Amino acid sequence: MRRLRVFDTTLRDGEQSLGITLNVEEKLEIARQLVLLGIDIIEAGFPASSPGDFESVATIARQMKGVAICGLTRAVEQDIDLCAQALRAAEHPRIHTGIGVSPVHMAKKLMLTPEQVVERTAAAVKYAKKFVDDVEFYAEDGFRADPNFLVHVLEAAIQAGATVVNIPDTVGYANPWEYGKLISFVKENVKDIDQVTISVHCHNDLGMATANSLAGIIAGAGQVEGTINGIGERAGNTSLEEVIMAIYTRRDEYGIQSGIRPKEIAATSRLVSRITGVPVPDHKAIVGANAFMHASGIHQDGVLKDRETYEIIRPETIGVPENTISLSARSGRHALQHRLQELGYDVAGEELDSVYHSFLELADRKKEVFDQDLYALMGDAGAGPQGILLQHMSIATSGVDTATATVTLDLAGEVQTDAAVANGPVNALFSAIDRIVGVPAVLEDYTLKSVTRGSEALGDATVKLRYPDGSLVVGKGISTDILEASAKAYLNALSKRGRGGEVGK
Ligand SMILES: CC(=O)SCCNC(=O)CCNC(=O)[C@H](O)C(C)(C)COP(=O)(O)OP(=O)(O)OC[C@H]1O[C@@H](n2cnc3c(N)ncnc32)[C@H](O)[C@@H]1OP(=O)(O)O
Ligand SMILES: CC(C)C(=O)C(=O)O
Repeated sequence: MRRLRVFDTTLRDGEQSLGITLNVEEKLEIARQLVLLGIDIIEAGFPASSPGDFESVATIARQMKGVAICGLTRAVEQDIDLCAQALRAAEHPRIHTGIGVSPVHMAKKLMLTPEQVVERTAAAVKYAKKFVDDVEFYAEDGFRADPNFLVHVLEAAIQAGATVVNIPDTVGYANPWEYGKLISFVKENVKDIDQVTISVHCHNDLGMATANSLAGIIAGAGQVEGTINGIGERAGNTSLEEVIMAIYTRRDEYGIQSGIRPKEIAATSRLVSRITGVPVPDHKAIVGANAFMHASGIHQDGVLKDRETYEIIRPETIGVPENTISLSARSGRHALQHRLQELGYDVAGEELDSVYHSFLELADRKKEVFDQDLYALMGDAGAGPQGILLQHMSIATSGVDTATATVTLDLAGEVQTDAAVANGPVNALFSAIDRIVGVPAVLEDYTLKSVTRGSEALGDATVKLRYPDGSLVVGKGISTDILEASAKAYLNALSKRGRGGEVGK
């Protein structure tokens, strides 16, 4: 079977999604999970873009073993210098450098002639090779390039020492049959192409990123790039979980295997969603909450008779186990720990006690605690012990458009109460918290969704705060009371930075 390398760019292209900025700790947590998932190459960031991203790449390079760590650069020496510096401690460092190759990118963005672009290609790859053996070259907007010119650029990159050549559909313009044809054309016409790996990197502007990536793989690409949950610039990237499961589910037809452990897919998806604050749509392929649910009678009847009637993937394959235990306020630590283990969480000792305490609080308000509740609970439990604690809150609404909130917070042992009036209960709540904590950030986004169904469902609130230094902090909170969930999310975001707004560890 042919081996496909899986290149994850959740921490680079995924982070280019509007509204996401990840700090070092958040990137590290995702990187650890990507290693468990079996990713071959982690693109950890763009070191030249900010000191924070430099630090993230350097930290991941230092700490992650058994996986290649990659940084992105322009075909610019200063970018490559910084990238090489950030990757210095990596076990397997890779520099990913490149330049736009389509007529519009060359003429309108770079203001370079095609020959100048070829020169910059060769120079950048040669320069990167001074620092690392493994250099990947990206031909940005390669799908919209003149194919003959693309051949010329790729030959220059290979001659200069590139080990991987990436042919992105940067703007998601390709159809699968066209993209596959382009990869075949490259394979047939680029000199020494057999000495390097061809990589595919597709965007989802027309909803075809997965199909295009698969077409490129069938045509001979040895590496696929993408992100978890398909997050990324504009309409996003190829969803790696979709490509992986397409190849896995139809492995006899594809004849391709990857080093991915499918059982880690669900946990990875949840982690990325929790940390980035980008929800996974319920109907999303593979990782959506409904992906394995059967709603209508004819389907339910079929599945009860034989799962294969309507199921092409067993949920357990991607780490969503079948549920046999019903959890309620009468359940003990063993049952909770067992279920959490089945869901991929290893909790014991004091951590189990703390989670059990939150579980009982929830179970007292709900008849049954479902898996989605537990996922939310584990996200909430991860808020960290040094957070600002909500001791008490009360809301009074007077008339249609004003509300008064009174809040009592425990700031590391210092208990303070204050109140605020605003044009709605959530605004009043956040204003009362602001009065106590002195928040230097601006509320950029607030969303509330229900975790499970029914009137007892948990409210899952996400808050995004923009700090004066431009950084964005995401906070999550859950509760059966939606106002309490909102307050918890706001406090969770605040607890990630100090009271004065300094970056927390
Ligand atoms: C398709 C992709 O996803 S590419 C990756 C996108 N990622 C990012 O942009 C990361 C975040 N970006 C940044 O932090 C900043 O844009 C930086 C640090 C990279 C550059 O910042 P600045 O130096 O202020 O330049 P700015 O972003 O305004 O403009 C980009 C410049 O790079 C040039 N450029 C763009 N791509 C490339 C490239 N691959 N190689 C060489 N030059 C390039 C542009 O032509 C422009 O040059 P000009 O200033 O001579 O007109
Ligand atoms: C930088 C490259 C790989 C990219 O993200 C794109 O072209 O979409």
